[in-house]
Amino acid sequence: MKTALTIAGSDSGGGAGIQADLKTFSALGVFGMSAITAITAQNTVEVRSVQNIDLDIIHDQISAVFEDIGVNAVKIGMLGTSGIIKTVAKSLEKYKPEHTILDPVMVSKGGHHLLERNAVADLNEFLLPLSSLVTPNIPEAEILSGLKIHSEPDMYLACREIIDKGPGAVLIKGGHLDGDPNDLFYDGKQFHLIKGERVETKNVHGTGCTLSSAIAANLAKGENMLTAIENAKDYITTAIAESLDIGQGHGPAHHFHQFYGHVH
Ligand SMILES: Nc1ncnc2c1ncn2[C@@H]1O[C@H](COP(=O)(O)OP(=O)(O)OP(=O)(O)O)[C@@H](O)[C@H]1O
Ligand SMILES: Cc1ncc(COP(=O)(O)O)c(N)n1
Repeated sequence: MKTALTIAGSDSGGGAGIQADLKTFSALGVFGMSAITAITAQNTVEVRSVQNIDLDIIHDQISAVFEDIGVNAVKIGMLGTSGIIKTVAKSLEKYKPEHTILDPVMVSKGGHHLLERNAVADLNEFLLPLSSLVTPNIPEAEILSGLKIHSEPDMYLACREIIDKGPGAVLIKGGHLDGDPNDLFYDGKQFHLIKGERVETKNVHGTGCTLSSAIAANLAKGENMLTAIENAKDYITTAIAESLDIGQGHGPAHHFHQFYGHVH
């Protein structure tokens, strides 16, 4: 069976972070593993508190998994501090996973800063060059590119800026712009607009986590990058269309098991 590792924060509410990632891996038929970088006390409304995990424990979670089980693809989510970013980067340099998908999580839906503001420079310097794909939403793409993004044409310019920081490819998610949520892929050579249809719902907690995990799962199974992204986009669109109206705030995406039977 193929394996995927998420290096991310825990969301006690189960909608984002590690919990969304493992549900996605499972639904797509890959064996999910985790290295937890932070514990957040969170629900559909707010992040109440955050405890970052000690660097040596983060390091050991990653090495334990690589040195015994093996990892076909890595997904990276919330990394709260500069120290955590550097610890994760060192591990990636050592184990050199074939696929690394970086979701540069910065601020939660409710406005809570999940990444220290002054750590963005380290994300750029240490992690972007090690990523096969980086998947910013619009505000994150603005920070990574240094450009304002008001419309789809601006996404093309931001992709060009971000690719210069060294990732294998960029996928800017259009969910935060008005109109249909089209995402823009750029690998330094070609652009592909991955078209979406907007679902009218407030239940979009963890959609970015889910999309990046679905891409990692699909790459782990051997799909090429563009196919992995297109299939992940179908997965997140269904997960949003069928999202759960639980809690008082932004409810979570719904993970459907797409695979039944034996995998070898
Ligand atoms: N209302 C919606 N209907 C359909 N697709 C959507 C909707 N909102 C977002 N998407 C899609 O969901 C995926 C995640 O995009 P989004 O821009 O919400 O990421 P995000 O802000 O990083 O998510 P989060 O921070 O909640 O994890 C993208 O493919 C985006 O186009
Ligand atoms: C642990 C963790 N990781 C990621 C997110 C981002 O998700 P969202 O933007 O939907 O709040 C989150 N809220 N919590």
